Amino acid sequence: MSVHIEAKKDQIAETILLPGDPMRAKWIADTFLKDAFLYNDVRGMLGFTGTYKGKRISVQGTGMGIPSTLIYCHELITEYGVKNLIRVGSAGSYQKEVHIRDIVIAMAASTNSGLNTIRFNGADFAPTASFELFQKAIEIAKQKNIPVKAGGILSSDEFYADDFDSYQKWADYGVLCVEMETSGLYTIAAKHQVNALSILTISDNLVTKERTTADEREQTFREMIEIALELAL
Ligand SMILES: O=P(O)(O)O[C@H]1O[C@H](CO)[C@@H](O)[C@H]1O
Ligand SMILES: O=c1cc[nH]c(=O)[nH]1
Repeated sequence: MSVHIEAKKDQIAETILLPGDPMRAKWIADTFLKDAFLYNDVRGMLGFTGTYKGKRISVQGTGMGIPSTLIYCHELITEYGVKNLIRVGSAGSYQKEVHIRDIVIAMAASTNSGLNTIRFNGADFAPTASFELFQKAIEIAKQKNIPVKAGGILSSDEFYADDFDSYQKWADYGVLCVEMETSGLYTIAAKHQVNALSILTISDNLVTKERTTADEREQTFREMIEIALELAL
């Protein structure tokens, strides 16, 4: 048992899927995992372990934003020995050609969070995906005939920016989309020399103002989860 996770030491698998939304964790466990059991409901941040195609795998909600996500990732890595952390999240597109329902695999994550300037005394650190997981995810997507886009993303500390158009600067530099966790995830994975990858589904587009419906989100989230689960095998 750690501060925020009530699982016993051996109840969490080496590979874990990390949605922000704990109810998405439940949906993943109910839909894809066999013999899944709940190992955590402290603060309602649900965590499950089960099997997928015979392989033990866990799924844990992280909450929204870098601080919440780092609490769970830190405890999962240092107290439960988790080695492969795969975020499965939603994101807002910054580019006209990155459409709703598209899947984006984050190669690197810029941020406006103070996390790394604090850690590195004012200098920047470049949080990047595990090459091994990234390469495997691209192969899996190809085999499954699921189109994906890959590139840089932004992990923002705010969902509602004061100046809506401030996203344009990131867009000009080729950043594909915005979410709120990956930069923290890639940083903590680097610190502990474990593997991390973020697979995201575009839920809305800031340029065209398109949005997915709940049904559409479920359909495309399914493809993102399938890629993530195959990564565990
Ligand atoms: O869908 P999830 O994984 O929660 O991710 C995105 O959605 C939340 C904002 O609505 C933030 O956590 C953002 O990163
Ligand atoms: O626009 C969006 C959509 C999902 N997640 C975010 O952080 N922003």
